Amino acid sequence: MICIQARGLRKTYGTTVALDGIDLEVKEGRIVGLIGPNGAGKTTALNAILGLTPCQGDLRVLGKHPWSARDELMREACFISDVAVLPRWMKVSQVLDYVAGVHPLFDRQKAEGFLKRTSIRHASKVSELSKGMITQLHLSVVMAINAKLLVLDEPTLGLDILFRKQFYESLLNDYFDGSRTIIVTTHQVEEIENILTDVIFMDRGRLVFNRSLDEIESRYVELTAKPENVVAARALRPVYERSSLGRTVLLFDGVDRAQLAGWGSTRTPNLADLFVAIMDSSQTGARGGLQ
Ligand SMILES: Nc1ncnc2c1ncn2[C@@H]1O[C@H](COP(=O)(O)OP(=O)(O)OP(=O)(O)O)[C@@H](O)[C@H]1O
Repeated sequence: MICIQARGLRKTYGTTVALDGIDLEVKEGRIVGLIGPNGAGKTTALNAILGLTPCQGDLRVLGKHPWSARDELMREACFISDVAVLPRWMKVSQVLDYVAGVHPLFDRQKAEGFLKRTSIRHASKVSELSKGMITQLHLSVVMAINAKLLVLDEPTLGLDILFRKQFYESLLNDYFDGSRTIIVTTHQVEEIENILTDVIFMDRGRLVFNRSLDEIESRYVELTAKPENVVAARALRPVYERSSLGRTVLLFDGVDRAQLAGWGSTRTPNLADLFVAIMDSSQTGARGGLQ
C-alpha cells in the first residue's frame, strides 16, 4: 500500500520556490528521514503532506487529497511541527483530557506511560514547564495516538541528549509496529540513522537523493585509500572525494567492495558523510553520479 504519492509537487512564496516539482512515493510501514540544509523545503513538504498548505501538483496521502480532505486525514495522521506549541494556561492533566476528548485514536494510558519517564507532573501548567519539557509532553501525547502516519518535524529540538536517545528508541520499540509510516526531519542525522528504512535528501526544493538504507548498504562504499593506491582507485570513478587526517577518502557507487578492499580500508558511508557528498555534488551541479 502506498502512503504518500506526489507528482510534480510545487510551492512558491512570491519569487521563492520552496518545492520545485517533487515526485515522491512512500510505501506504508517505512520510516523515512527527510534531511536537508536550512531552507531546503522540508517543512513546506511536510505541511503539504499534512494538508496545512496548498500546493500545485498531484498529492495523495493515505488515498486522500490532504488540502481538501484534511479533517479526514487528521483522523489517521498526527504530527509534531518544528515549533512545539501547547496552550500555556492548560495543566498537563487538562492537555491529556483535551486530546482524549478530541482524538478517537488517543490511548491515554500509553501517554501516561511515556510521561512517567519524564519529570513532568500532571498538576503543572504548560507555562511552568521548560522548553524541552513542553516538547516531551507534546511527544508523549502524539506517540499515544494510534495513527497510520506520524510526521515529525525536528521532534527533538531543545531536548537533552538522554531524552533524544530515549525518544528514538521508544519511537522504534513502542510506536513503530511495521505497519505505520513515520516521516522525520532532523539536522542530527547520526541520531536517526539506525531507525530509518529510507532516507531522502532535499536541496533547494528538490529531492536530490532517495534511497532505502538497504540500497545504500549494498551500493555505496567508502574507501580510505593507502597513498600508493589513490591513483588506481580514482580510475574507478568515485562519486566524491575528500581528505581526512591526510588520507584520501573516496566514495564509490556500485563498485565491487572486494576490488577496493586491497587498496585501503572500506566501509559503508554513514548518512552524514553521504549527505555532505551529495550536497556538494548537488550544489556544484555535478549530480549525475549520485542520482
Ligand atoms: N510562509 C512563508 N512565507 C514565505 N517564504 C516561506 C514561507 N515558508 C517557507 N518559506 C521559504 O520556503 C523555503 C523553504 O522553507 P522551509 O521552511 O520549508 O525549509 P526547511 O528545509 O524546513 O528549513 P529548516 O531546516 O531551516 O527548518 C525557504 O526559502 C523559506 O524562506
